[in-house]
This record gives sequence, C-alpha cells and structure tokens, in this order.
Amino acid sequence: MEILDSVQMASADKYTIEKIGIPSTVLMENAASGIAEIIKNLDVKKDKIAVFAGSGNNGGDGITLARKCYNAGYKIDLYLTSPPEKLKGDPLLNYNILQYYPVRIFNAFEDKLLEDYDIIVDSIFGTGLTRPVEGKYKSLIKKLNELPGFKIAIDMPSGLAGNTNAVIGECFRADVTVTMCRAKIPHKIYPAKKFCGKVEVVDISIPDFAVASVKPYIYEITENNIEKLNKRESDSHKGKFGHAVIIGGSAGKTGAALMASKSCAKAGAGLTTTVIPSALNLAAELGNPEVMSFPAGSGDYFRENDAKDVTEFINDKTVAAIGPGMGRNDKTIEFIKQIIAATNLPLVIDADGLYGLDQNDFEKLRFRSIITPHIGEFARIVNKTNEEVINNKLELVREFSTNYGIVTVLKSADTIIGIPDGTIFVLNTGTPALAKGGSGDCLTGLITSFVSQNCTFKNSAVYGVWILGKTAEHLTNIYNERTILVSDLIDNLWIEINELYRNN
Ligand SMILES: NC(=O)C1=CN([C@@H]2O[C@H](COP(=O)(O)OP(=O)(O)OC[C@H]3O[C@@H](n4cnc5c(N)ncnc54)[C@H](OP(=O)(O)O)[C@@H]3O)[C@@H](O)[C@H]2O)[C@H](O)CC1
Ligand SMILES: [K+]
Repeated sequence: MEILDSVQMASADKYTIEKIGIPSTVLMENAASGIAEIIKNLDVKKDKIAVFAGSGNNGGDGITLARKCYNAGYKIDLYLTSPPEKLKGDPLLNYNILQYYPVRIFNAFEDKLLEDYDIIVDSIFGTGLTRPVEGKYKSLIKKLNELPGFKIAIDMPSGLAGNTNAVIGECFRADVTVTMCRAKIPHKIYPAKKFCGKVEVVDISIPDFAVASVKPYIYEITENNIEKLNKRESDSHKGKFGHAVIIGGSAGKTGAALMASKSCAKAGAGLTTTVIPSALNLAAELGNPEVMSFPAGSGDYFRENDAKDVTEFINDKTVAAIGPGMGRNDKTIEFIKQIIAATNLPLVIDADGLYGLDQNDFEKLRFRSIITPHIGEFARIVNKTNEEVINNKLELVREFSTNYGIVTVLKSADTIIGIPDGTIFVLNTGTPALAKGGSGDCLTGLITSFVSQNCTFKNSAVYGVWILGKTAEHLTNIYNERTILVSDLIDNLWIEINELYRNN
C-alpha cells in the first residue's frame, strides 16, 4: 500500500474534487462516517465524547463527526479552537448543519471541560500543519494528553507534520488515529509513529487512480502485497539455487559468520560456504555441518594479503556477503576494499564490512550490492549524526540508493529499504526480541540466500527483513521477547517461509 506525504494527499484530494467532480463536502461526509464507524466498533467505554476541532478541514471532519456521533446515540460535546465566524467552506457548512442538533458547543480555550469524557477526539490540525504548535495550542494539546479518556486523532495527531517522520514539537498522543484514503509518513515511521497508536485507514471515495496520479514512491510491505515465494520445480537440484558465500569472523566473533551462514543455508541457498580466517576454521567445520568452509590466510582475522585467494575462490560463486563478525582491524578493512575492487560479484555488506568504506568503494558497488546498516552505521556512511538519520531517514536512504545505485536496508523498528530507482519500501515487522546481537547476522544470511536463489535485490531485501521480523513475531507470541535467541529464530524460519508459499 502506498504511503503518502501531506502534499501528495492534498493533490489526490484536489484531483478527486476538481477532475472527477466528487464534491469536497462528500469527502468530508465520508470521512466522518468512516471515523464514526470505527468509534462504534471500539471496545472502550464511549458514553461521553468530546471533539476538539480546529478551524481548517481537519476541524471540519470533527464537526461533521459530532453529528454522526449524536446520530449513533452518544452524548457529544464540541470544543472549537476558533470563533465560529472564522469557519469557512465545508467546516462552516457542517457547523451550520450542527446548529439544528442538540450538541453542546464550547470554546476550547475559554470554556472549562464539562465532563470526564470517555473519548477525546483531536481534530485540531491535520495535514495542514507545517510548523510546530505554540502558545495556547501547545497548552491545549498538553492538557488533552493529560486527560484520562481514550484518545482518537483524526487524520493525524495534532502537532505532527504530514511530510516527515520527525516529531517537530508538542503533539497529541493518540491511542487510535483514523486517517483518510492512505496512511501518511508519520503514521508508519518512527519517531512520529509512536504518537499515532493504532492507525486505521478509511475509504472516503478517493479512487486508486487519483492516488496514482500523485506518483507515490513510498510503499508499505504487508501480507497483502508481499510477493509469494515460488514452489520449486520437482526436478530441482542444488545447482539451481546458487552458491552463496559468507565472508566473516574474527577471534571472539566467529559466531556471527556461523549464524549468517546457517540462516543462508536454512533459507534455501543451494550451497553455502563460510570464508573464515584459517585459525577459526575448525569452529566453522564443526559449528555448521551443512555449510562448507574456506579457510583464508593464516591468522584469526582477515588481512589484505588474504584478498587474492578469497577473490579467486568467490569469483565463480553466485553472491557473497561481507561483514559478519569481521572486526575493524585496518588490515581487515584493506582486505574488504580489495575484495570490492577485484570482483564483480553481487555483494551484501553488513556491520564491520561497512565500517571502513568510503565514496570510492561505494562507487564500485553500483548496481550489484545491498548494504544493511543500522542507524549508527548509516550515520557514519552519510556523515550525519544518529539524530539526523532518525529524523530524515526516508530522504537520506533515497538519496544514497539513487546516487550510488545500491539497495539500502536501514535497519530499525521500522526498516526502510531504498532501491536505486528512488522507490522506498517500509516494513513494520518484528518485535523487541530482535534487539539482540546476532539478529543482523541472521538478516545478512537471509538476504544473501535469496540473492543466491535468483530473487531480485529488492525482493531479497524484502524477504530477509520480512521473514526475520515475522519469525520474531511468531516466537514472541509463544515465548517472550527477552528470551529468544538468534538460534531460535534460525530454527523457526520455516514458519514464515511456509506462509510465503501459501496460495502459490
Ligand atoms: N483526502 C483527505 O485526506 C481529506 C482530508 N480532509 C481533512 O482535511 C485536513 C486538512 O485540512 P486543511 O484545512 O488543509 O488543514 P488543517 O485543518 O490541518 O489545518 C489548517 C489550519 O491550521 C492552521 N495551522 C497550521 N499549522 C498551525 C500551527 N502550527 N499553529 C496554529 N495554526 C496552524 C492553518 O493556519 P495557517 O496560518 O497556516 O494558514 C489553517 O488555518 C486533513 O487532515 C483531513 O482531516 C477533508 O475532510 C477532505 C478529504
Ligand atoms: K488531528
């Protein structure tokens, strides 16, 4: 499903009203009906509802909702943030209609709250907000957040801007946010997402082609749109699913290379080889009997002198991952740079593999690579602070992927995948069980496995993130998020892989 920003939403809105001819009043009526339906289905007490409405169309949605809630039998009070004479257009029309209804109307700043409301509805600002709230609006939002009732935001929690995932100032903290037509950026991407609670999307008659007309470029991957995995032909043999290589390990971190390799084999690569510093080879041989190993050099970490042998070994393979547990020794960094320069193989680069890379190295990875940094690693790559990456992740990932022609998987609770044509995919799968060393190694192994099996880079990245996240969800439901180890995740990858086969 597309995720829009506020400008795209306003354009789709305009297209629907002006080109197709669906009146804006109808859209507002539909929005209010949709929100009322969601309120009806909420499993919370809802005898007394207060709607706080601003002067724009978001306020108009709230004013119209007041009428729908009255019709549904709830006791409803409306608190306006502006004098009624300041209302225009659809909000004014709906305010005038509401005069015929026995709904009490107050001034949000001057009048005291009359009741302890079961539900507080925020329709102060929606997509029209572009700057932080200040003064009396800020105080009002703070006050609403302190009220005990269940909190519903219309379209967006007031205070969030619709074109960024950054939290730009004080904002309403919703239990449920009901948005129209499509989710917007702050609904799906942290840190703004934290303020939205559960996000419900209502159809207000804006057709798909109106949405397509605004050229969306951000998509959320869900059960409904993830591509299913193909069943294997009955005469398949291992040669069909590639030979994947995991280059990793150093003294004290051998397990990272082993976990990545095991995940890779488990997800279906035809052959998997761990390339490992020779002093650690026995661990690889004994640790993963289903995986082969290639001992490199003579020590317990990679050095530039090992690059020639390793390059020769990997050159006829299908894909190589570089990084898991390699450490950050200068000689290892030089080894990685030489491998990048000396091969044309598809590469998946993670963790320590990314540490010493510069613009020159990234140039050499064009159209053949996937990188899988976490926030801190990506901040180093793009020369920003962690904070700047968190607040601008869409723009930064998009810029990096299009500039260098590299698929970027920015790992966090909401993983962002950028592909070279400028499209962004957002995956909100996973649980805090993944906040543990080794999850990233498992992801690297999964992505490498799917590249080996001839999936596109985009699909390989999507499958890796999706399967790891969903596996964590399945296990968190059975065990708990603290006690799940990466080896548990690897053992249970089959559950979600089964799901991806279904109906295919
Ligand atoms: N397709 C749809 O999604 C539909 C959405 N609808 C609803 O309409 C809103 C967007 O309505 P809009 O009128 O464009 O904007 P808002 O209601 O969000 O806010 C506009 C007013 O707010 C003032 N404003 C903005 N920021 C601040 C601030 N920081 N402090 C104080 N006041 C602020 C703004 O004033 P300006 O001075 O900036 O002009 C406006 O007065 C959308 O979210 C949906 O809820 C429709 O129902 C139809 C379809
Ligand atoms: K709102």
